[in-house]
Amino acid sequence: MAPVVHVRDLQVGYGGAAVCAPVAFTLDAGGAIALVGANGSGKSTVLKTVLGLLEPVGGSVEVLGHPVDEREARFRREVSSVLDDDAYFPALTVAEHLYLTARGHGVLGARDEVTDLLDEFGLADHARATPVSLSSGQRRRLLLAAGFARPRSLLVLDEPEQRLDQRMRARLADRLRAEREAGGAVLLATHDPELVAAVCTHAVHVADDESRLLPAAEAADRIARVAL
Ligand SMILES: Nc1ncnc2c1ncn2[C@@H]1O[C@H](COP(=O)(O)OP(=O)(O)OP(=O)(O)O)[C@@H](O)[C@H]1O
Repeated sequence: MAPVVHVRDLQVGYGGAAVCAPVAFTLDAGGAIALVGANGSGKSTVLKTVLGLLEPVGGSVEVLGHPVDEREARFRREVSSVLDDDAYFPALTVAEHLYLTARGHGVLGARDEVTDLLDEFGLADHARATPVSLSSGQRRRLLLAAGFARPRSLLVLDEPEQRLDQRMRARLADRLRAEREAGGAVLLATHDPELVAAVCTHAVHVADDESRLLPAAEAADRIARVAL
């Protein structure tokens, strides 16, 4: 079976200029890889390239055995992503957002799924609120919940810990472990050593000079010691 993500000598950047050293990794079903590194090192740029939002400057990315094309229905069916942006519909309530996402991806029993996600992400009391009336952390919970509201083989998250309180971070880690146990694959960029240690098998240290694959425990330890 093809890996979920196979990245070979991938150079990422803008206008043909690479922002970091080439990265290489293989992510299999049931696995989780963290991209770690300093601010501005290129983690989000790698994620956007894996998602087909940016062309590689060099090297290659395959998702589920195919070159990435985010316009293809097959790709969009398999890949759920939550990037670091406030992408929501201002006129829809929290529950409507989740319902629309689930139904749009053909989830049967979408209402029950939405009820579960509202509970899990601590949004039940805000189900009828529109995003503008939420706190920034609650909006982040909504976007994360939407990432889980649809079927997927690959979940891509950019700094999912941002603006979450400690309890929600722990819940997110549990959710991501469950994702792996159910055979899903997770690729995330993060600065949170606890998330790396709790969820990931490996980490890719994204950097200017050399991007390296590390065991997750070592990466978490080095982030905690501010050595990455
Ligand atoms: N749209 C863009 N056009 C040109 N350069 C960009 C663009 N977006 C980001 N960059 C640059 O690319 C480099 C990598 O940015 P990126 O957002 O990938 O870093 P990051 O590792 O995700 O950082 P952080 O930890 O701060 O989120 C930075 O130098 C940034 O200034």
